[in-house]
Amino acid sequence: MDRELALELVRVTEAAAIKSAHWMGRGKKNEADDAATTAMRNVFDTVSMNGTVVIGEGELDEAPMLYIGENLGTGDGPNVDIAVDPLEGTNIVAKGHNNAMTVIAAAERGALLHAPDMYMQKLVVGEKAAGRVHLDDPIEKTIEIVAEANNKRIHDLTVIIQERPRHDEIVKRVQNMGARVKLFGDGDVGASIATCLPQTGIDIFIGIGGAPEGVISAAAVKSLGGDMQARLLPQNDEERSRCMEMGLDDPEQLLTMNDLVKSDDAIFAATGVTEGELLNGVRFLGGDTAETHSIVMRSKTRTVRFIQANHHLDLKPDLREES
Ligand SMILES: O=P(O)(O)OC[C@H]1O[C@](O)(COP(=O)(O)O)[C@@H](O)[C@@H]1O
Repeated sequence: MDRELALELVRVTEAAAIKSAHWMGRGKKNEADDAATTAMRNVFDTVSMNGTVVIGEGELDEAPMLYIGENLGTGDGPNVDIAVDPLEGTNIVAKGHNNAMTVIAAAERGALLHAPDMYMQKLVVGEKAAGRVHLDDPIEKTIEIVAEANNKRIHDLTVIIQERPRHDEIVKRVQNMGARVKLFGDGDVGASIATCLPQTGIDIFIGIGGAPEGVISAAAVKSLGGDMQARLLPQNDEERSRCMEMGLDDPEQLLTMNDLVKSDDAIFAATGVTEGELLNGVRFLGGDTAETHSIVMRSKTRTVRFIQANHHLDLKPDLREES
């Protein structure tokens, strides 16, 4: 894939972030999501690529845009599969909490797992523990392995877990081991990425979250040299047959990093919507200007770029708040 595509994708996440940030703290998660989706779709139209959505806002009959199978881009560039989460953390934006982002992953055609919108069990660790953990190991064993790999005492090890009743037992087991638990409300893409950035102090991500978010996270984790394993959790026969339609003969098979993202050439881009640990949120600075903070990375070179941009909304009226 062209390296220029990485920067083009940041233009897409920036536009979505600015539009959804206008909805921060207004208690309207659907409006925030729609604003991000529409902005993403509009900017994608200007990108030189022949893209196809493989993870998006739903099937054709469920979503008016960024639906699975939709073609994106001008059609005259590289053939790429696109996975989008126009707003990762719709509730976060509605409530004005931290860590909402707009996110995209892209890879050569056929390289991203076509994950249906269902739950997925996930385990993510950073580079030092990569190749040493297994999703089916008891959490106690994983903690010991990662503590050794990251050269930390178990007491200093931090496991990040989404605050949901389904995770109550694993939280207790981590705490009983003497390790630390960091609970988060929403946004498991950012939480997964945190394991790969030593400055966050996060060592392990474990738990059940959305499958689409899992594939997008995998593109980022691969670019950062970390490791991820996952398993889809179909709840009924209908969900099982959806997995099979999407090409998975065994819906409950263990998915390794290379099953989630087959290619060594994947791009991940994200822009902060609300303030966060990884990225600052959109800041409206007055005078019709907005500041954005984004991250973009490519698994081929493993270059990670943080991009701060100032936008003159008088020159980009599409990104202004609708009145
Ligand atoms: O809220 P649930 O059903 O536990 O789902 C977990 C999923 O929800 C999120 O926290 C937020 O998703 P939305 O942005 O779609 O609301 C994801 O990061 C996570 O994968």
